[in-house]
Amino acid sequence: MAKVKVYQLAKELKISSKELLYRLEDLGIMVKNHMSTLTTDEVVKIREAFAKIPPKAKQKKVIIRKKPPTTKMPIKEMPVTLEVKEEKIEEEIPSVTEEITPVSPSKEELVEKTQTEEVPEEKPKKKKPKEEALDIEEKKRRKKPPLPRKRHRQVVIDIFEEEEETSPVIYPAEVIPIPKPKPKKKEGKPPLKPVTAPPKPIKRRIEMGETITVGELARAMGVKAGELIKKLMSLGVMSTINQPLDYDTASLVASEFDYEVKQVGFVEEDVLKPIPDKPEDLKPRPPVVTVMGHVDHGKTSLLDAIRHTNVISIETGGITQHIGAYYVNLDKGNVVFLDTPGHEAFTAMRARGAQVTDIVVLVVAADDGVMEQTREAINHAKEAGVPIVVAINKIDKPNANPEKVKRELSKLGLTPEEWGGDTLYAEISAKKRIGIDNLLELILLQAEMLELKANPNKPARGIVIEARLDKGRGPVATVLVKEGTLKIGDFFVCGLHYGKIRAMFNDRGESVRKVGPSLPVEIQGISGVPEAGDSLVVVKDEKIAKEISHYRQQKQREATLVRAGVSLENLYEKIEEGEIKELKLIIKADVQGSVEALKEALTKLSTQEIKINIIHASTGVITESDILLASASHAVIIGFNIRPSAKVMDLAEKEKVDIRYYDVIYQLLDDIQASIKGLLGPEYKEKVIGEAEIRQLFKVPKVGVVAGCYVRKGEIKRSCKVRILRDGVVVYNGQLSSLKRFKEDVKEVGTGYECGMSFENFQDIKVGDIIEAYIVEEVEKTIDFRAKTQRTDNG
Ligand SMILES: Nc1nc2c(ncn2[C@@H]2O[C@H](COP(=O)(O)OP(=O)(O)OP(=O)(O)O)[C@@H](O)[C@H]2O)c(=O)[nH]1
Repeated sequence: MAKVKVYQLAKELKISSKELLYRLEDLGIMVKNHMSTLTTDEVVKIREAFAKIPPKAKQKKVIIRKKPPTTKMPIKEMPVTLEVKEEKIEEEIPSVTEEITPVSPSKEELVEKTQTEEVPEEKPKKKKPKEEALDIEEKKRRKKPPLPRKRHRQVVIDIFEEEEETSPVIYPAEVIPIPKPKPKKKEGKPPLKPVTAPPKPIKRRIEMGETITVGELARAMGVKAGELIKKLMSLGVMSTINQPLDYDTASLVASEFDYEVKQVGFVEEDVLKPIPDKPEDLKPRPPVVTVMGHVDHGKTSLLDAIRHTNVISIETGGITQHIGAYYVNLDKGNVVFLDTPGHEAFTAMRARGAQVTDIVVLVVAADDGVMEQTREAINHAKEAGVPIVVAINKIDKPNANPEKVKRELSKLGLTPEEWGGDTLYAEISAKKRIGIDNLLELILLQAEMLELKANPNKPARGIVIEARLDKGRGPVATVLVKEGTLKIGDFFVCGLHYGKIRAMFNDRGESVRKVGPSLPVEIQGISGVPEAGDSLVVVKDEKIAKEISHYRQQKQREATLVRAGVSLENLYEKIEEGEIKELKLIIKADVQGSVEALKEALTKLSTQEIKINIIHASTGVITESDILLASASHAVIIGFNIRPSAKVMDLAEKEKVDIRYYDVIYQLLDDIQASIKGLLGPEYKEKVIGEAEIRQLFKVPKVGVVAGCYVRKGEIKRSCKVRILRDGVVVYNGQLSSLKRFKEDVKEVGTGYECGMSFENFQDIKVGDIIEAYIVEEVEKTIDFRAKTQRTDNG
């Protein structure tokens, strides 16, 4: 017997191929489609089955399987059409109905039937002969789109079949019907002419930007996220539903589901490219001021005094609220003050690449003069290239000596105008509100010289001053608009997050709809809490905002701390690459004598290729502020007989700041010289393994003083070296002479345990001292290798 294809047999049986395909499934005959060939046995089986079954039953079966996309018809109309059908069935089906229609129609199916079968001509035609009735059914079916199955897919996917006869019909996005996803039973319309070539596979494509999250990819492919995560795991990628995948990973895992991934190019810089302004578009903008100064010199008092001289806010009776910055209206212009005094916030922002401050107001108490943090503030401002206006405060005090302050500051490069310099000075009393107006005028004068301008007529860009998670409102951030105008409804990217401006409030707590350059405003509608110093950029739509945010999050993960800090080890490389021309150092030492000696000796090391620039030098422990200054300025910190606290060390690690510790000056000089020449190759490096605190002292006869300690971190080993720190200063560096627990000698003591320690040749210990245990490890001579390579290259 000649080979029979499904469609041929369907023709012979006078039913559609599709109907036959359904029947074949019931008969347990698995075929691919209407073009599939049937074996002789199968044909016989089918013919027999069809001979047994009255045609009416076949029709009913088909009707029950229909599932139109939507069900809008009310259920109560159901019986009418159903009756019609039942009539037909009774007429033509004898007794075998149950056998071949095992599933009684559900309500849903009946309603669906009602909808699909409700064609006006239907009733009059019900008495036609059965074949004709079948034909009508068939024609109707052909007119209709392929019947939808269980799932709808998202529009992002391109599904295209390359078979002529299945060219897709356009449907509204919500109701795109998908062919039944059983590969063996792919539907097709009955063929008009026999085609012999097998159908080409369906190509399914997903478009992605720089990244796509696991959840998004799963949704786009119509698979469960869990399934995708499992698959990723089998590929060695541990992921969560919100994890962004890069193109390579996404395409690899998608191919496992027979999907293709296409990357639609996107470069953050292109999308966020600043729009250059024409000179005529630039309008004057208020200056942004940060108040700095030594502890207790009156920064907070000054900010309060200014806020209260702000007549407008008092007149309007507005409630001033802390949003990180406030705005002062003056006759001659306006000034914006950043509400967080001190240089730490200032430098922290700068470390993140954001410079919002135009002018620094340096507060110096007239009775106290220049102090440690006064110098520090000057250095921070100088490094940032921000002009300083000096406010000599507390002039109301009887022992106030403004002239002395001026002299001290002149030595630091801040010479007053009256002495031939260019620094503006105001003498004030923040407490008694004396001279505040004069100070504000001087600020405006300084601003005038700076010619601060911005274009208000473009999409806004700003900097986050403060951000937090508000219990009721979600993430909120105070943003200082740098240029353009920020409006309600704007879509934006902000640091790693994105959003749409839902609401904005000014420093008086008033709701505002738009904000221009230099103005601070608290915004709502961000997807997460950004960090101070993050930029906010308004973009065209949410899609772009989201995409950039995902891209940044991915990049941040990748970057995991690979920040381009300068270290003595990479210094030579950076000089060679032309990346740096000077080595910036921050010196912290235990005594002023060392500070001076180090400054002098180090400055002399400058060569033609590289200048040694000591941007800050002082006595005292290494602070967070030092780390931030180093990070913002790409400086290396030198700790001379000084150690930072664990918190500061963590920050240094996070900010990738290189801290070098020395207790012998020539060693430091040797290292700097070697690093300049690219010859620095420390063979040994210290590794801190534990930290303990002295909580009690015991005098033990013959042994001396024993420290009762509590191990706070890591472990202390009998064999390790130890350093004793008192207020961050190294008071001892040597070896343990004993390590005991309950009078027993032990080899090591772990975190959370108490122990007794004594030190070789050292008894001058105190309660509160910190013991840092460390080992000296051999490290790979990467620098030597590089130096050798260099020499080889040269010769
Ligand atoms: N007599 C006098 N006292 C002042 C003046 N300004 C501030 N003070 C006092 O100086 C002390 C410190 O003032 P703050 O404004 O807290 O100083 P600060 O610089 O903000 O201090 P920190 O926040 O600790 O860095 C307070 O007791 C103030 O009352 C002033 O003009 N005259």
